[in-house]
Amino acid sequence: MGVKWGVVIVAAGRGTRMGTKESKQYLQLGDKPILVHTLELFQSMDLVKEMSLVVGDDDIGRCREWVRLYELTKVTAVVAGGKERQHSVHGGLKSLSTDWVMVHDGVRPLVTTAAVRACCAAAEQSGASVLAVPVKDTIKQVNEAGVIVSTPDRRSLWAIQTPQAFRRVLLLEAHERALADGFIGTDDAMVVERLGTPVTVAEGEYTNIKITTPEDLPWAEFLLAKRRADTAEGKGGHG
Ligand SMILES: Nc1ccn([C@@H]2O[C@H](COP(=O)(O)OP(=O)(O)OP(=O)(O)O)[C@@H](O)[C@H]2O)c(=O)n1
Ligand SMILES: C[C@](O)(CO)[C@H](O)COP(=O)(O)O
Repeated sequence: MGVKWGVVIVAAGRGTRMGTKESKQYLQLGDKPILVHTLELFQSMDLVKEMSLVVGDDDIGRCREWVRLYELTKVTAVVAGGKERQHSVHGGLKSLSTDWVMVHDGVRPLVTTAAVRACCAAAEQSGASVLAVPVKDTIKQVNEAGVIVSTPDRRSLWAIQTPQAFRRVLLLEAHERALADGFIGTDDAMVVERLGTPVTVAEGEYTNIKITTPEDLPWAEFLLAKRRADTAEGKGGHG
C-alpha cells in the first residue's frame, strides 16, 4: 500500500476580487458548488486518507451539511479559517495526522488526479513540492511609478499552483516559525523556503485555474464541459 496523504482544503476567503455577494467558493459550477467539485476530486483518490476543510465561521454549518449530502467521508474536520490564507492553512494542518500533507485551494476545482499524483510523487522524493506551469507571457518587475525595472529570464519563471505537498512535520514547523516571526507569505512553499529547505516544482496543467475574478467563471464552465465530454468519449482520465 502506498503513502497515504492528508489534505488541507482552504476555502475561508471572502472572494473580494470576484465581486459577488456569495463567496466565490460557493458559486455554482455546472451542477454543484465550486468547493464541492474540489472536495470530490480528492475524495476519489485512494492516496487521500483524510481531509481538513477550512471555511469561514458562518459557513461551517452548511459545509458540514454538504459533507453529509455529497458523502465526502474523507472530510474528517471542518474548521474555521483565519485572517490570512496562511492562518487558515495552519489551522487546518492541526487536524491532520498523516505523515504527508497537501494544501489545496478550494477554488481550484479543475485540478486532475494525474497532476495531484505527480505533485505527491515529487514531494515523496524531495520532501516538498508544488504544482506549477511555465509562464507563457513575458513577466516584468514594475516600480510604483509604473516604470519597468527588470525583466527576469522567462525560462526560469513558473506560475505556482496548488496542491503543494510536504512532510507534515516540515510544514507545521515552517508555519509555526512564520507565525512567530510575523511572516505572511502568499503560498505554503514560501514559509518552507524561508527555513532554507529546497522545494521542487512538479509540472502541472494550465487548466488548473484558480477561480479569482469574474472572467474565470465562464472559462471554468467551458473547461468542465470539455472534460466531461472527453470523459464520455473515453479520452484521458482527467478527474
Ligand atoms: N483568509 C483566507 C484567505 C483565502 N483562503 C482561501 O485560499 C484560497 C486562495 O485564496 P484567494 O483565491 O485569494 O481567495 P480569496 O482570499 O477569497 O479571494 P480575494 O483575495 O479576492 O478576497 C481560496 O480557496 C480561499 O478561500 C482562506 O482559506 N483563508
Ligand atoms: C497558493 C496560490 O494559489 C499559489 O498560486 C496563490 O498564491 C494564492 O494566492 P491568493 O491571493 O491567496 O489567491
